[in-house]
Amino acid sequence: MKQLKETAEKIKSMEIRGAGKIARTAASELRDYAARLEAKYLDDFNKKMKYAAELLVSTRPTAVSLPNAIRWVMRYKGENVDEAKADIKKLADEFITNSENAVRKIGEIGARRVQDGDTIMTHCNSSAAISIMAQAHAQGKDINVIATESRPRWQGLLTIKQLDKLGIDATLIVDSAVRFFMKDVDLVIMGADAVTVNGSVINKIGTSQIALAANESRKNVVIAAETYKFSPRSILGELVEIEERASEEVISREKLDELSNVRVRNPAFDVTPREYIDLICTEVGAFPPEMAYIIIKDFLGWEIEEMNST
Ligand SMILES: O=C(COP(=O)(O)O)[C@H](O)[C@H](O)COP(=O)(O)O
Repeated sequence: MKQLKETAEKIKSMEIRGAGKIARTAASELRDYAARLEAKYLDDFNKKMKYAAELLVSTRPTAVSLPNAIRWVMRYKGENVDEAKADIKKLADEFITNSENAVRKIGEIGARRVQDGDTIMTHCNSSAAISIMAQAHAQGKDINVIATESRPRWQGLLTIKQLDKLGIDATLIVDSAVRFFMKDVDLVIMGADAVTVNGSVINKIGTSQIALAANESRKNVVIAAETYKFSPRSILGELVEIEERASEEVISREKLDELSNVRVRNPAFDVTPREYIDLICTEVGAFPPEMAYIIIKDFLGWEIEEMNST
């Protein structure tokens, strides 16, 4: 229980972050939690697993990869506790391997869209987006990347560190300089926390502004997203919840307390409508956002009835 709570806290506090990593961490925590459980009867075991799943899902509301990963593992079957544990291990390992392979595959598929000499703009820190840049670079394409700081949590610093390690030239800019630099950009590549059935992309706050600036300058916007970032529940008309984080991420409590008429808003994500997205690059191919329904229907393989029952 202690480790389960620690993992949940790490996701909540963003020590573990990024939609793909959050999903893999949740799957591995469910597997390890199941292995540690000492329940004798299946009913008791199932109840405890349900509690763990709910706790992990509640950590961050926006990344659809998180409930998708948990649903994948929680479809376990078994006549007794040992069988259930074995099935959970199989499903969790399967999810983690598929997820890692997907990020690599996205790199291969997405790199075809990158030309030698391209300047790429990216936002936040997305392993799927960086996978495309890494693959293009590995193919010998001379690219350079403009990375935004991504305040208030500065994920851009992680991005430039990773790019530097890969030997890719990078320029760090403040978030408000996006439009200023857009004229130098050939291609925008960003990640996703969720993709809805109508092709909208939910990603780090500021993504929609970048897409808007790219659209104004007629630059292509590519979203790198594994299929498990697509939201099956959006077929039912459910909206993806936008996480709003603490004001202390933006301004210290003492400074805020000095001001009597000021409040801080800190949404962590925003919605980019499909009109501003040219391509969504998944592990099963690159598609225009209009094809999101096909991905959910054909590749996530979840039935409407199943979704309605949870
Ligand atoms: O918006 C973020 C991270 O937000 P946060 O830092 O708040 O988690 C990333 O672009 C997506 O999660 C995709 O990442 P990946 O491609 O690694 O899954």
